[in-house]
Amino acid sequence: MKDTCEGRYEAVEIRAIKVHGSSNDFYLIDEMSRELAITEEERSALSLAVCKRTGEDGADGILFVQASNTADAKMRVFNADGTEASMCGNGLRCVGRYVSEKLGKDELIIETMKADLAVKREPEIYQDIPTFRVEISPVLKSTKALPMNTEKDEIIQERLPFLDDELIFTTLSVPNPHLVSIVSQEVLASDKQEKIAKYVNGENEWFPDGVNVSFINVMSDKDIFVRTYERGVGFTNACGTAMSASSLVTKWERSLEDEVLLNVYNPGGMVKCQVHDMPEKTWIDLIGNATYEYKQTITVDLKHREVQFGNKEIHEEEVAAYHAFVNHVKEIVGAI
Ligand SMILES: N[C@@H](CCC[C@H](N)C(=O)O)C(=O)O
Repeated sequence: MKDTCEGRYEAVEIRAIKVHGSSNDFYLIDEMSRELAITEEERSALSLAVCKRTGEDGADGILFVQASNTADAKMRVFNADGTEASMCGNGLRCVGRYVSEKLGKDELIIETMKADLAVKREPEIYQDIPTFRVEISPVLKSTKALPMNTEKDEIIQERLPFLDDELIFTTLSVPNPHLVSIVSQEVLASDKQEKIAKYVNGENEWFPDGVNVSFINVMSDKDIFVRTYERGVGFTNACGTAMSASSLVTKWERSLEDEVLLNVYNPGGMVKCQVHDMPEKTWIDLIGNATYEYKQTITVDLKHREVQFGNKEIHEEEVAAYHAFVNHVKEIVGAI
């Protein structure tokens, strides 16, 4: 895919694994084993081209797995719109599994843009579901970290009349940016979230880099439902960092214990979030599936944005196990 002579590009051939965490799906590309000779701009163009949803193909993003000088491996995540994000909770579980199997280790450290994070294989969340626990950290309350253009240092459970007259919002960086609100089922069913999310992720004076927007519906002191409109993607089945931030906000709002373990339901399944809200440090452990859907070779001509998806080598048993889990989750949610 190098620009070999004026305006002529060779197509790049990528070996990818289609993975998902709570049905938030990604192409995982291993650059530790096989060099991907592309520039930074091409990484962005690659994400735009490959993630575009056409029929069964496309994804919410790309996870690049690279060698690291400080950890077992490094994860870089690109959104479907070609922007790079600092973190991805659902993606980190999948990268964790991949590196764990590659190195034969059940406990790992994975380098991400802003922190080296702990990853650990966990007992299965449901029958035959490979399950991983990942550290979501650092947690930053400062609006500067987001960034958000406001004179306030923090927005914790506050009204933001420029967004809505009634809803109460919290902003957090974990460390990618999140705007969350606890809402009723009625508000969840309305178009408020989409309107707010589109506003803060378009040209606007408040959030210059955009922000992930989540609505939380609290079902009990142990169970919450979270739906997220992701920056750089749109509504996704789930967002791991958003579910982590939402768990912390729920803990504050309901005055739950400092290390509360919550079941977090989402449109693509369910995870568990263990909050650690200690005087010296706050972080969240995100625990959930790391599922391989299929392996595939993808050929991309970046200049013309032409993509050819090869045959899928499907991980039938894993896909079936995840479907069974989702059916089980639906039954629980109906019963709560
Ligand atoms: N889906 C991810 C978050 C991906 C990045 C996000 N869209 C951003 O731009 O911050 C997750 O599981 O955390």
